[in-house]
Amino acid sequence: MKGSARRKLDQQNFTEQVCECRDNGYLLSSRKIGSGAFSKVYLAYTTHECMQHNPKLASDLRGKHHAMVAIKIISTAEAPVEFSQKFLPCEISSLNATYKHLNVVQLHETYQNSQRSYLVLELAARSDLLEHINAVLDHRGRPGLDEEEARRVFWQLVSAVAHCHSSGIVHRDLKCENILLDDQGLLKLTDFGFGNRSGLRNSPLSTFCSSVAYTAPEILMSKKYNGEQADRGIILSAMVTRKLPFKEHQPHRMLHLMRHGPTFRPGMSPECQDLIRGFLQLRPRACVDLQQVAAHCWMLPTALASTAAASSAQGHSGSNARPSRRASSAGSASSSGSCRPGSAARLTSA
Ligand SMILES: Nc1ncnc2c1ncn2[C@@H]1O[C@H](COP(=O)(O)OP(=O)(O)OP(=O)(O)O)[C@@H](O)[C@H]1O
Repeated sequence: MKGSARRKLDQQNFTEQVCECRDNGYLLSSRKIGSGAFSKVYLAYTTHECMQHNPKLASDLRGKHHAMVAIKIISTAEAPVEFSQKFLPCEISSLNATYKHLNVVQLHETYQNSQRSYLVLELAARSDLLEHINAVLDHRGRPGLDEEEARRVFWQLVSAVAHCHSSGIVHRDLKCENILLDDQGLLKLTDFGFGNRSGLRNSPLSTFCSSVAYTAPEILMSKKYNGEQADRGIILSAMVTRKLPFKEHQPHRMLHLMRHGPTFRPGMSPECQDLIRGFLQLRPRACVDLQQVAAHCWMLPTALASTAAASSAQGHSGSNARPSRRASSAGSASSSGSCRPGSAARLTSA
């Protein structure tokens, strides 16, 4: 199709979408905030009437001090049947199952016709995590977030993934592009197209999801895998270094690199290195699980860590349920043995 004909068709489609959104109580703006393989995401506004007739939406937006939402429009008429009949329903059911957590993007409502499906989503207006990491390089000239900020963001990710798992959902496509930040800097996990309900402990999965560079080794080895264990990602490494630890497109070369283990930039704390190593174990059972991540010494904020270290030095057991000891910054966290039992330190030194 010629450029001018394409533009005319796009304009006609957009006009139809504006009307369909208006019929459902939303004012679609022309500001496109993202796009996927078969979708476009626009900024939109909820109307007063829509809020009045939709108590769930009104409750979701309460406290946000704005009426903005993100509307993801999927052209089901153009998308492959597998996408419309498998991945889209998975995405919707995963979002419904994980409603409602501060760090998981909220699905307010859906509507559809024979041409399109509309997902009305909580707006995460700032950027995705990849853009944020790249912006840090541009503004501060440093590759990666500082560890304090990385810890704050990573806590939210751990909390979001733990919530998904406890709701019976595995994400299976954890990567920086699927982690959004809202205007308050809150993390919002999104894109549940590979979300799966049956991926819990007793029913191994076999579908290859995600991108090679983010993929768990057991999936690269084409083995059946446990969806919860595979949801570990290597996002922490990307956050603090602005690089993926192993950048390869070929699964067998990725495995080769993984066997040799990651190298770290100078200046990264040993605790952080230890936690990253804990994620990058070849055997899934040797990898840190979410509870171990939450209890890892690196996850403890610096201020709390020094208090805990002081009270530990004085022989107090400490009342906080969080980790009570922290590795000294001098040695390796693993070799110092100063992480809690069961933390990555124990696993990696095993
Ligand atoms: N709730 C939201 N708030 C703000 N921006 C969003 C939101 N949801 C999606 N986006 C933007 O739209 C882009 C595409 O969305 P999403 O990843 O959900 O679509 P997709 O069709 O599943 O994409 P892909 O084909 O890459 O898997 C995102 O990368 C993001 O930039």
